[in-house]
Amino acid sequence: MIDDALTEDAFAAWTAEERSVRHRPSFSSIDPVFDGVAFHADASFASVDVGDDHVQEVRSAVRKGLEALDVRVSDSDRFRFWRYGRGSGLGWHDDGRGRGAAYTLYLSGEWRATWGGELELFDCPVDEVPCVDVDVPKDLMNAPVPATSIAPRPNRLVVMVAGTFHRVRKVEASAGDNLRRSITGFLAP
Ligand SMILES: O=C(O)CCC(=O)C(=O)O
Ligand SMILES: [Fe+2]
Repeated sequence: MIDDALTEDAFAAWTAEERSVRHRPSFSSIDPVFDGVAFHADASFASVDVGDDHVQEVRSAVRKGLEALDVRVSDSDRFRFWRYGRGSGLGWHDDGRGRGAAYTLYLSGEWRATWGGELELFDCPVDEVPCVDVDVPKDLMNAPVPATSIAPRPNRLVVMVAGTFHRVRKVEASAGDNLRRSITGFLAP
């Protein structure tokens, strides 16, 4: 996790970009009924208007996160903008094991602890969670570590090794019309 991942200028450019993008509704692939609807837009570093310097800031922050985790992945241009409103989240999943790593940069203008939307993760390799293919909701109770909770603080970057079980807690009603805004990218091994 890296806080204040971007300079103020870059963060302002990315939040402006996020607000100008046209998102479309998408049902969760994890649990389309319980998770509620989130909104996403496909993008690439080549397609955004933030300027090359600001793109490079994201890329280098992600690289820093990858170095800290000591994972080697290939570069990827593609990512998605995501918005979660009140009542929406994303159930437990591991992004698929062939994936290398994933990153999320939070782009809300403000976020409060009472608004929910935390990223929760089990900070251990998926193989250390017994029998994960049998019944995820039950088996995660046997994870050898407690879940870590990470609030979607603006300008916070989270980089995760593939095969880390994680979920997005629902955004609380108290968030009102505030959206949990982010970009998320996957990096192949
Ligand atoms: O937004 C987040 O904190 C994580 C999102 C996620 O897990 C995903 O899109 O697969
Ligand atoms: Fe994920």
